[in-house]
Amino acid sequence: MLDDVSITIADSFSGESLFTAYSKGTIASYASSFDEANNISELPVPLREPLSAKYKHSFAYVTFKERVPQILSDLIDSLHQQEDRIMEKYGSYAHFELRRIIWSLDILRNEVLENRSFKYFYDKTPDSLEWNSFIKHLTNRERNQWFSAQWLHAECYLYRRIWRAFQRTELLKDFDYFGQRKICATRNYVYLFRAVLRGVSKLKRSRKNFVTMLKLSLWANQCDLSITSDSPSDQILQSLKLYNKHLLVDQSIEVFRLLTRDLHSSVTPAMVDIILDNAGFELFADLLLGVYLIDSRLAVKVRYHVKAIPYYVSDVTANDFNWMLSFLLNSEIPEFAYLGRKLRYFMKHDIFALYETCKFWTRPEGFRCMRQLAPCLYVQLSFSALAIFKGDLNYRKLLDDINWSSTTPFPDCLGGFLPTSVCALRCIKSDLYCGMPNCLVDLLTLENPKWMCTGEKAIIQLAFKKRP
Ligand SMILES: O=P(O)(O)OC[C@H]1O[C@](O)(CO)[C@@H](O)[C@@H]1O
Repeated sequence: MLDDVSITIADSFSGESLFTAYSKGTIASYASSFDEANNISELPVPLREPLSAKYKHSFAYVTFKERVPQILSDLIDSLHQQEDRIMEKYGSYAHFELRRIIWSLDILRNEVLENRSFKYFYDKTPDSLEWNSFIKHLTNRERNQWFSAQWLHAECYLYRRIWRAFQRTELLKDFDYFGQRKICATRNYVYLFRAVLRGVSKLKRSRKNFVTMLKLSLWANQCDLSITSDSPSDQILQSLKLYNKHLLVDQSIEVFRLLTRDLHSSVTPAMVDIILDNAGFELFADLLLGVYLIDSRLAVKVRYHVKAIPYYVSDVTANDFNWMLSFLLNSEIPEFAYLGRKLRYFMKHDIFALYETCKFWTRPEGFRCMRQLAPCLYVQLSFSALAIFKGDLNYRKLLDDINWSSTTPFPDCLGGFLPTSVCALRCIKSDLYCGMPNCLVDLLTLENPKWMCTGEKAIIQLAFKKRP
């Protein structure tokens, strides 16, 4: 402490007030004592080790040190702002339930900042037992704290804890606490939806147009509310060529070949599964991709997969999916209403399907555990010609959140998860990647050491599965 004060005084001659310099010194000393007390490592994440906040220079550390406390503070603020509307809808007793929820979220926020151990779930929800046996497994391996657990496990546990705070109430069990932000993420982008819809309507079947629709769905992934909130420009279609320089791996042509070859093979007509990520513009782009696949006869059916609970701030739930359909159908904008009628027709005739909500998508494990934990889902995906996984969180689950060598081929990182051919459309928002030359990673890191956490770069990767 004394050393910090002496540094502080020395710094103070650099124009900072003594108090500011002192408080910086105090913060620095607090941070270092936190790191020491919690065995935070200064080393880089070892290769083939899971990402974790126990590594100071990882995005996981920043996530629990800064991002998650902010996400929880923003959620508490949002609940305060919505209180009148919530009481109007659910009754005045909701006031007391909101108090209790906010108190729980505040406790959760402190648990993260103080690196407390994960708590068990004592609610009556169906997956509590599964979660508790998972937490017990982590406890046995001393990986049951925010800054010792695998990043993926801790972050998924966070959103299950938030959901539990609402499940303990009587009135607000079904309240989507991220819902307002997801609705705004649609209503604020109408100009963008309109520009894109004009640009893609009546696209004929061609390799070029397929690639355009796939890349539109990819770049729409930049719009999520837990890390980036800026929307792409309404010139996104025209600028796809400019975005190409940020596309680090592009297997879009192989994806097109897979679908066209599949249509000529003996297997049943092609069905495509899209495992969704964010509501708002990304969901809109994913619906347009599905429409293009059907209209161009690249698929005869598209199934969409959503989250069972409000997740990672902007992930799509069944309510969000249905809200988007009715938003378009009831719009006064003619082209939106036309698209809405088309989507209603597709849903009615099982050309589009909203896959039954499955808890597996909000479990903490990576996708290599699907065969064991959700065998029916694995079998269902195997009936498809292609499963498209959107976004960074799904990518982390495909790779089991392991720090692979950047040159390891994408198929080799899936741990045997290959129910059908798997395509990842991901804007890179976390420090894990694969299937890239070392020199590319070195160059990007030289340009911006944090390049992998901005969502500015992206990949389109494919793991091909030969169908019977
Ligand atoms: O919506 P996406 O693409 O899954 O990305 C959002 C997520 O990316 C991360 O920053 C890293 O996975 C998460 O912490 C964040 O919530």
